[in-house]
Amino acid sequence: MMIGITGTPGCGKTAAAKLLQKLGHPVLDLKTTVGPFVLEHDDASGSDVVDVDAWAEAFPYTEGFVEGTFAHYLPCDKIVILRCRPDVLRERLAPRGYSEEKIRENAEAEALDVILIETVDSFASEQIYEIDTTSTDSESVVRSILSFAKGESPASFGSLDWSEYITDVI
Ligand SMILES: Nc1ncnc2c1ncn2[C@@H]1O[C@H](COP(=O)(O)OP(=O)(O)OP(=O)(O)O)[C@@H](O)[C@H]1O
Repeated sequence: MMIGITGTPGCGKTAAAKLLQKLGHPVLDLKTTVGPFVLEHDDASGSDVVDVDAWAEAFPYTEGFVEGTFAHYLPCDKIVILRCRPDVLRERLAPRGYSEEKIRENAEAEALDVILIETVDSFASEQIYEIDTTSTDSESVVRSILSFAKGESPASFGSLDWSEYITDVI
């Protein structure tokens, strides 16, 4: 089974992936696979612009967890979306040395449910599991991911509402 772990940068995908690996689960960091599909480097945001459609089309089905902001573009069997309240996300991103614009863009995307909306567009409800990492440590996040992966926890998403943070971050 291919299980995607997606989410806005800073929501805790890498932290969860490291723990999953420590527990012996195969995890592929999708950042390591996009190289051939980088179209350009955007100096303003400091990010690479990736041809996500071409990347997703060429991506081979992979057993185990696949982790990255683009995971929900892949035909995963199940997809986990990590979420983080936008004000806390800002605090998590600040030490990275990102520009204020890049931090604002990510916090805004999180407040607007951008990745959730994209995921709901591509997956059936029973494939989606959303986890709020705002006040949940990575160990508990990983327990929830594994429980969903094994079919012990049912699909669940759509209970978070961070619309009140939209005015804070725009
Ligand atoms: N569950 C959590 N609780 C508190 N802090 C967390 C949690 N998960 C991650 N963090 C912290 O938040 C920061 C961002 O986490 P992480 O790098 O895992 O995010 P990410 O989603 O992988 O980001 P990117 O997509 O840019 O790789 C790190 O400092 C990490 O230690």
